[in-house]
Amino acid sequence: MNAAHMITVANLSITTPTGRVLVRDANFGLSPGEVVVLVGPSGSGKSSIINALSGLLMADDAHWTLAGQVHLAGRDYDLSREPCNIGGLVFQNNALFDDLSAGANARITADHTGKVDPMLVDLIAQLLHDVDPNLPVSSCSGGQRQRIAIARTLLANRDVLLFDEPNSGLDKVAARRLVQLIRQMCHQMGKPALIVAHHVDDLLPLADRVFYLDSTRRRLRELPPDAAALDAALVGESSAAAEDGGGEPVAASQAWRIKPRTRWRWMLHYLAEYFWILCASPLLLGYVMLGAGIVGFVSVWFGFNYDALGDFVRSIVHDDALMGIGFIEMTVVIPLIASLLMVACNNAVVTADLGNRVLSSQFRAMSNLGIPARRYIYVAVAVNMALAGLLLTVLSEVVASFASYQTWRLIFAGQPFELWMENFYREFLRNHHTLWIHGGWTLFKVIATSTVATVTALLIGARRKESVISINHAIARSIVIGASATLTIHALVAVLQF
Ligand SMILES: Nc1ncnc2c1ncn2[C@@H]1O[C@H](COP(=O)(O)OP(=O)(O)OP(=O)(O)O)[C@@H](O)[C@H]1O
Repeated sequence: MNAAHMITVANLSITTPTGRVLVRDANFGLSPGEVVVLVGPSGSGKSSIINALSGLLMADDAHWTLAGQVHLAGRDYDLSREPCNIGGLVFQNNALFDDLSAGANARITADHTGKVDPMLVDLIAQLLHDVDPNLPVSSCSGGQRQRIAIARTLLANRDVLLFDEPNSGLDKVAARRLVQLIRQMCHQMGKPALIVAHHVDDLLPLADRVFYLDSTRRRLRELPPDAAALDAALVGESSAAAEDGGGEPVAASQAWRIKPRTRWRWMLHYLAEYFWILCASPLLLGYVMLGAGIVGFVSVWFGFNYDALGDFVRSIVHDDALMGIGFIEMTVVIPLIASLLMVACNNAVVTADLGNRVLSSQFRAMSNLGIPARRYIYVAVAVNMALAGLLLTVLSEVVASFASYQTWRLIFAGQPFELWMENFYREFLRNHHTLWIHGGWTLFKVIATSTVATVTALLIGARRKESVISINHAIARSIVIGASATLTIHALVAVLQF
């Protein structure tokens, strides 16, 4: 370490949650603009070191033990006590937010960073000159996705750029072009980059220094970059690559000139996104309406046709029977069916959505970029689940009433609508007090159900996920617990209500 280092790390030790020491008393420094490659055997702890510098290890669900000090621009971090998020991390799988467009992936970071340096805006416009910002990230090529991830990390404006195996899956030329790009960015911004890599042949010629993590001794030591044999052959190709990528930006780059906007727009964005998914998706509406229609039909059809009274007595008890069917349908059966169908569908959607975000490191990326992702998504889910409970119950009552009326007309052809109306809603029409009491209970059970289902889906969905299979199990658990809670709440409230 020397005085020119802008960041110094002293006595860094990392122990995994299972008690394995990965590195002990590592000391190193990083100077402005330099590119440092970190190598070592698989599983030695390279990613853990960059996760420690980006504040992600301490935020991990599992309990890691860290020790050491980081010194940066007059500030000291004691890693055993506080997270140190000085590094912006480009994840190996890019961890792009796949529900946002390419441009929105960058904008959401810019909007959570504060003032964006105009030099950085130019740099990003060049970097993404061939990417249409309106394109979904899933439609971008692998290289474009990687550059979007880099641009997003640049916008977070951290003091050091961290890359986790950025060249994995790239061919020789693309890998060299990427390191050259990283090098150029570091020079322009005066920030160091620490790159974790397995395949270093392409990186060594452009690296300023190399750190080796010795997994036997758990020590970090500096090696001379052994680029001598590679340099001559690589310089020609990489300068060709630089020429290739350094042309005039095309028209799309104008759209990448990011103007900061208020963070509230992101809260509204997530509220609108989840409103569509949880309250207004045609599939959800169609299935809830089908359920309500069937209940409306069944209760009237079987209520009148399968009694022991016979045609004559049925017409005598008609008014009271219709009143009873209408009252139970509106206060008990329809709120239960609407809640149950809503919870089964939405708990699956929310759990799958969060599980995917956890598995693909999207939450970790957002936290590294300073985006309060959990706050946005949890609030958006909670508000829209409550709204879905209310809207779908009201919609179901309308549909069930319509189905009940049509069924009643089939049985009692020629009877006036007013007769049905007067009796079906008699309990509510004749006594406004009843309307308020039972309306209040219905509101209570719908909101209680939505709240419990939301908490269930968020807790299960946001837990650590090891694989797609664990997401599938989480979805099943979330539906079963959410539906059971719904049945229990409605049953308990029915006992209190009557
Ligand atoms: N949550 C965890 N609990 C226990 N051990 C863990 C946990 N996460 C990672 N490890 C272990 O920590 C060690 C270091 O992991 P890390 O990802 O830092 O290694 P790496 O050097 O980057 O490996 P690779 O080069 O293969 O990506 C590994 O042996 C890994 O199994």
